[in-house]
Amino acid sequence: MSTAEPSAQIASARPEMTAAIMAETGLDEDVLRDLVHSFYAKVRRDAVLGPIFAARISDWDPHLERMVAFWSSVALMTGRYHGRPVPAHTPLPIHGAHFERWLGLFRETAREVCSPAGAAHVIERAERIARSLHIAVTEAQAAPDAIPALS
Ligand code: HEM
Repeated sequence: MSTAEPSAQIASARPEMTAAIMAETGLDEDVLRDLVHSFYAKVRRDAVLGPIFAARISDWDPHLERMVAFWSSVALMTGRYHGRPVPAHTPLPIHGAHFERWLGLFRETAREVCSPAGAAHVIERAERIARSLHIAVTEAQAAPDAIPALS
C-alpha cells in the first residue's frame, strides 16, 4: 500500500469511497459477515424460503463467503464480488411474495446487527436489488428464451 492511499481497513477497488462509507455507516467486513450469517440462519429456518435454498445449496460455506463478498461490493464498494445474480435466480420457483419475505427477514436482521445508519444503508440497497431481480425473474419466467435484460 502506498503512503498516498487513505486508511481503509479493507482491500477495496475504491479505497477512499470505502473508507468514507465505513465512517458514515459503521459498516465493515465483520459487521457484514455477521449480517450475512445471521440472515441466512433465519432464511434456512423459514418455512417458505428455507426449502428453496435447501434444494440448491448443500455446502453452505462457499455460498456464505460469496454473499459476504457480494455485500462487501454492494455496501462498501470494494469490488470483491464478480458473480451474476440474475441467472442464479431465473430458474428458481420464486415470485413477488418470496421477495417480500426475503426483504422482511433482511430488514429485521439488518436492524439487529447493524447501527441505524448501517441498517438504512444496506436495506436501501437490498430493496433496490430485489426490485431489479424481481423484474428480471418475472421477465425470464414469461419469456424463457429471451435475452436477459440484466446481469
Ligand atoms: C426471492 C427470494 C430469494 C431466493 C429464494 C433466493 C435464492 C437463492 C439461491 C437458491 C441461490 C443459490 C443459487 C445457486 O448457487 O445455484 C442464490 C444466490 C444468490 N442470491 Fe438469492 N435469492 C433470493 C433473493 C435475493 C436477493 C433479494 C438478493 C440480493 C439483494 C439475492 C442475492 C443473491 C446473490 C448475490 C447470489 C449469488 C449468485 C452467484 O454469484 O452465483 N438473492 N439465491
